[in-house]
Amino acid sequence: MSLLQVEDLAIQFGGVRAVDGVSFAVEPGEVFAIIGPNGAGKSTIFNLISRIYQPSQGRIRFDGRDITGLRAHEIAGLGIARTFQNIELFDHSTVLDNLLMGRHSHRSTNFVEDILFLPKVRRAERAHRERVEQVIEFLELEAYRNKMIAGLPYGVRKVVEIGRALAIGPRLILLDEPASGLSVEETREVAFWIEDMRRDMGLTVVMVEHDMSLVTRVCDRVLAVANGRPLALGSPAEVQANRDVKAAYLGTETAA
Ligand SMILES: Nc1ncnc2c1ncn2[C@@H]1O[C@H](COP(=O)(O)OP(=O)(O)OP(=O)(O)O)[C@@H](O)[C@H]1O
Repeated sequence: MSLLQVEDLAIQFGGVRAVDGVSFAVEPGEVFAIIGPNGAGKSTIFNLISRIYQPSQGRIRFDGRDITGLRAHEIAGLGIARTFQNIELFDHSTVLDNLLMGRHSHRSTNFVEDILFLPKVRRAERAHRERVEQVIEFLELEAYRNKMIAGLPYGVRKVVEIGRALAIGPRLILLDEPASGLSVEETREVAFWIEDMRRDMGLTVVMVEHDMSLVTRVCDRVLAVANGRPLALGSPAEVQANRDVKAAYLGTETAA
């Protein structure tokens, strides 16, 4: 069974059909990319899956369960995490605290239990810290653990943003332009993290990305969209060779 199923999704803003009849399915352990020119509807598809927007039409299923009616905070608990193109970290907190805050959705204790610091609370706290330490080790962030986000280079902040998503222990991670603003070397590093996430953590990855070198290197399949509509679905090579995809990029940018 597919881990994520998107069926005939649509949403419009005023007169703009930002997403218009998009369907795709992502298999467990797959690395899947959504590509398309600027304004194609890629981020909107992510916002629909992560339940920030409500579709006017269509269904989203995760692990067979219809999640179309769920709220954004509920899907993290099911095992769907995401990163944001504009990095959504707390600048004046440390890397460690940002990752611990990423665990917030996993709170299994209530306010009274927290005040009394019951054994259950201590156990939950230990589990949060263990997971966060695993993520710090996995992403090689030890040197930055106690550093404020504000003082970190952009490339490191991008990695911490991935770490914040990994901290919840997801099964599916949605990466919104993980390579944007990164150097060639940093992009290569992101490719390693994505390959490791799949291999070592058994994660399924869906990313929106403009950098075709990253897409070609790590993705099994690619969905190309333009004007909110699906254009082509297949291997990176198949999609790049597709005539409609080439035409959609003409005059904007090159899918190469
Ligand atoms: N909240 C919103 N209100 C109004 N229009 C929106 C909103 N979000 C997106 N749109 C419009 O929907 C269309 C698709 O936008 P979207 O951000 O999903 O494209 P994109 O493919 O992610 O673009 P980019 O590659 O530039 O990030 C655009 O025309 C955009 O202006």
